Parts: sequence; C-alpha cells; structure tokens
Amino acid sequence: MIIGLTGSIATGKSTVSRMLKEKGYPVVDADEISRQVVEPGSIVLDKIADVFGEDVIDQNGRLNREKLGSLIFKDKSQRKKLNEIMHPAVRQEMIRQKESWLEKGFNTVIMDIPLLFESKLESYVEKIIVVTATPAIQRERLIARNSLSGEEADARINSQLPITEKEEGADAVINNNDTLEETERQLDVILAKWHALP
Ligand SMILES: CC(C)(COP(=O)(O)OP(=O)(O)OC[C@H]1O[C@@H](n2cnc3c(N)ncnc32)[C@H](O)[C@@H]1O)[C@@H](O)C(=O)NCCC(=O)NCCS
Ligand SMILES: Nc1ncnc2c1ncn2[C@@H]1O[C@H](COP(=O)(O)OP(=O)(O)OP(=O)(O)O)[C@@H](O)[C@H]1O
Repeated sequence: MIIGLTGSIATGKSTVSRMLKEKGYPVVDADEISRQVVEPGSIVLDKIADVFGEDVIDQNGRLNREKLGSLIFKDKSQRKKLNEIMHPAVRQEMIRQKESWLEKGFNTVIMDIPLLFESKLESYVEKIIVVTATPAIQRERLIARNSLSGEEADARINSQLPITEKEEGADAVINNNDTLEETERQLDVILAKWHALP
C-alpha cells in the first residue's frame, strides 16, 4: 500500500513521518529530496541561479534557502517559476525511491509530500493521511521553528491550499493539537484499520 502523508506547513508532517520511520516504515520524503536535487553543481541549482540571480547562492556554492524562501513565499509568480524548475526532478526521484522500497519487499511505503494536493499528486498514492492543527497553533509553531515574523508566517501559510480543503480530500485526518502521545495514538488507529504493515 502506498500512503501519502501531507498537511499544511508546520502542522506536524515531519513529526508523524518520524514516528512512522521508528515503526519501521520506509518514507519517501519530498522535502529531503528537494534538498538533494539542489546540491552544489547540480543542473537544478544552475537553473535556479539563472532565474533568481547569483544572490541565492552562498560563497560555498550552496543554495541560500532563507533568501530563496523570502523571494518565493510572498510572490505567486516567483513560486510558480521555482516549482517549474524543481518539481520534475523531485517527482522523478520520489518515484525511483518508492519503486526501490517496493522491490526490497516492503508492503507499505509512506510518501511524505507537503504539496500533494497543490501539485495534484493524488494519483501517486492509494490512501491519504492529512496531519492538521488549528490555524493558531500552526502559526505559533511556524513562527517558533523558523524564527519568522507574523507576516512572514502568514505568507507561507497562504502559499498553500487551506488545511480545511486538504482535510476534505483525506482518507484519514490526524489532529496534532495535543501531545505527541495523542498524535501517535491516532496514527496507530489508522494503520491498524488499514492493515498497513511495514
Ligand atoms: C524555498 C525553499 C528553498 C525554502 O527552504 P526552507 O529550508 O526554508 O524550507 P523547507 O524546504 O524546509 O520547506 C518547508 C515547508 O515549506 C513549504 N513549501 C516549500 N516549498 C513550497 C512551495 N513551492 N510552495 C508552497 N509551500 C512550499 C512546505 O510545507 C515545506 O514542508 C524550499 O522550500 C524549496 O526549495 N522549495 C521548493 C521545492 C518544493 O516545492 N518543496 C515542497 C515539497 S516538493
Ligand atoms: N504535538 C506537538 N506538540 C508540540 N510541538 C509540536 C507538536 N508537533 C509538532 N511540533 C513542533 O511544531 C513544529 C512543526 O512540526 P513539523 O516540523 O513536524 O511540521 P511539518 O508539517 O513537517 O512542517 P513543514 O511543512 O514545514 O515541513 C516543529 O518545531 C515541531 O517540533
């Protein structure tokens, strides 16, 4: 079974993804892959520098993520340009990793894809788990984790579909407003119901 794990920014996908890894499930992580495809010297990074300027590359030839983030989260047309450069490479690698886990004999593969709905990737997976939190908690956690202003946090939140729309498209919803134990309990109920063994 291929399970898609998604949510909105800072609602707790990576937290649930970590729990799944601890339980022995293989996880294909789109955020991690989107870091791999921009390694120094990569074609994708060269294209990003062409389009967004050499300013987004630091002295060591690495992507300055903070700088690029400040350009794309507040501007839809810039975000579209970045997505067009990065997403084909990210998708190709996601599929490669998924196939590789299946070949190794795993029964269930988790695909952690923040933009599953925005990028219309529902067909990549068989079941969808949406990790949600109230807007106030989401905003608070995002500001704390990324040291952002309220305005910057709102721009990032608004760069994605509303979480309520994502919940409607889910096969199961995990409410991550409470303790991690409570979140894990909800996860265990879903996995048992779907008979999803690693
Ligand atoms: C703009 C970048 C450099 C900012 O890096 P930063 O380290 O600050 O953030 P990180 O990569 O950890 O992403 C954090 C979260 O932001 C959200 N996010 C990232 N990119 C996007 C995007 N293009 N549109 C909407 N939300 C996004 C996701 O919820 C993601 O989980 C980076 O997010 C990026 O390369 N984005 C483009 C690739 C992409 O779309 N990634 C999302 C999954 S494929
Ligand atoms: N139940 C919880 N209680 C307290 N803090 C939490 C809880 N769940 C997550 N957090 C914290 O909230 C922040 C956001 O969680 P996490 O990084 O898992 O979100 P995410 O959905 O993966 O975000 P992104 O889309 O940005 O990758 C992190 O700093 C995390 O430690």
